[in-house]
Amino acid sequence: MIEIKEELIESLLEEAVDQAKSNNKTQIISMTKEINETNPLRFFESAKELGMDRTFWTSTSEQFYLVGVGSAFHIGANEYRFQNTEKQWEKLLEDAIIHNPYKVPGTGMVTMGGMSFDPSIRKSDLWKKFGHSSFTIPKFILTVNEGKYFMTTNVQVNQADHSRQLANGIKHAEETLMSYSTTLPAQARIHSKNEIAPQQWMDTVERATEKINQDEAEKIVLAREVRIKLKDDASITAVLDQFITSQSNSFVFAFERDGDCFVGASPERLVKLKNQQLLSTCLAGTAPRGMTKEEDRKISNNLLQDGKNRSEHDFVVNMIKNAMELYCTSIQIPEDPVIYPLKNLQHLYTPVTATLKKGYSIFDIIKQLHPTPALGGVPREESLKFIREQEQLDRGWYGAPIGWLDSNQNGEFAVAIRSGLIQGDEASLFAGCGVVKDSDPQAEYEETNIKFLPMLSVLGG
Ligand SMILES: C=C(O[C@@H]1C=C(C(=O)O)C=C[C@H]1O)C(=O)O
Ligand SMILES: [Mg+2]
Repeated sequence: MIEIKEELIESLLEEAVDQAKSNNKTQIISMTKEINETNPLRFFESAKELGMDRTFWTSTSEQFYLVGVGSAFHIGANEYRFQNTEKQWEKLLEDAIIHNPYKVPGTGMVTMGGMSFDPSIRKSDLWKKFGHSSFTIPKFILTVNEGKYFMTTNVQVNQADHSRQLANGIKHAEETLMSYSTTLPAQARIHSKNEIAPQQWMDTVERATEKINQDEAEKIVLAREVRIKLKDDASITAVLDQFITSQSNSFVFAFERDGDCFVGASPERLVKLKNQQLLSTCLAGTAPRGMTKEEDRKISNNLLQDGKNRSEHDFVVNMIKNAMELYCTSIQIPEDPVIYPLKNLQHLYTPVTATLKKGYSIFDIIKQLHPTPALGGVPREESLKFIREQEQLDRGWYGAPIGWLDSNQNGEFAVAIRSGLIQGDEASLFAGCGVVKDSDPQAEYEETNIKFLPMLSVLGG
């Protein structure tokens, strides 16, 4: 059941070629059709055949997937990256021919991408393939939304192109993407694990606590890195497969850039926008899961009442509340947090809902929110300065906004935690924690250890 017939595709492409000729420049065209049930992970795996970078996004609490293949158009930005990205995206939408008979979020023209945590930092070699802001409009996107399946094809058409040839090329690529095998690859196992300077990291936590006790800051989030060597090249499909089955309440994502892949399963929503309705999340304060139901409930109750964790959490709530007041009306935030249970740990969680004021976009919100005190600190500039000077690593895209947007103003961004950069048979994993006045370096170290568990376990550790 392919709803747009081949002839329609060809005539849309013909229209694009004519446009390109009359404007004397390339024309971007986006065509969405409904397709039969398609397995997102197998689609992702088949895309390897095409040798293009892939992008994956799902929310494990919903039936929603986006799988992007290749890049028909790239939006990069260094300075003023939020404004620049938004400007380029809007221009693209204005110029594009968009054929999308569906009103479903995640269909039509969609861009997927992310940013680095801190654009003022000179990129290290590790992150050289990941720009400070890098969004793609994939050549092909599979969208799964509430039991319906859609395929969008985005093409840049030149004056000299022939619609028949373009249509044949698309048909051929689609056949490859749909001709998936029934078995998914197995995961490689971990060969060795190298914690980068744990003692030095605990010393940095100590210094952050001293700074806070001298009233120079209130909260500083510090991250550390674990370097992994695998016995074989990692299978990104296997990583995603295991995340999807094991990490409920999470955003499972993968962004490939020239073979390197940033993956993770983040429980932290930054912002979701659907029909002008905003949803954001305050997530901070952490405890392990109990071995039994009873023990688990005891840990949850302690976490809810623990002053140190509550203060980590409240900094985030206050900041998000203030940020929302600038751009939103009808802001609703519960008085007290609840428990957000995950496989390996539990967090304090406060949801925020609001209505976006007319004239503002999701970019305004991201710009205002990033980094929240869940990943930066309070005050923002003081804590960022401490992180820049004292943290012994390049966070790259870890801790930064990643997500997607569609041509109907729907979109969702998560904060890229519980994540790592996979490079063939090696990987760098990242985890951090909120340091406040009564932080104990050893306890914070142990907290980061449980935050590494999701990534370690999907890498066969
Ligand atoms: C920084 C991370 O997580 C953040 C820090 C938390 C904490 O310190 O309690 C909890 C959730 C996130 O806000 C991470 O997972 O790397
Ligand atoms: Mg913490």
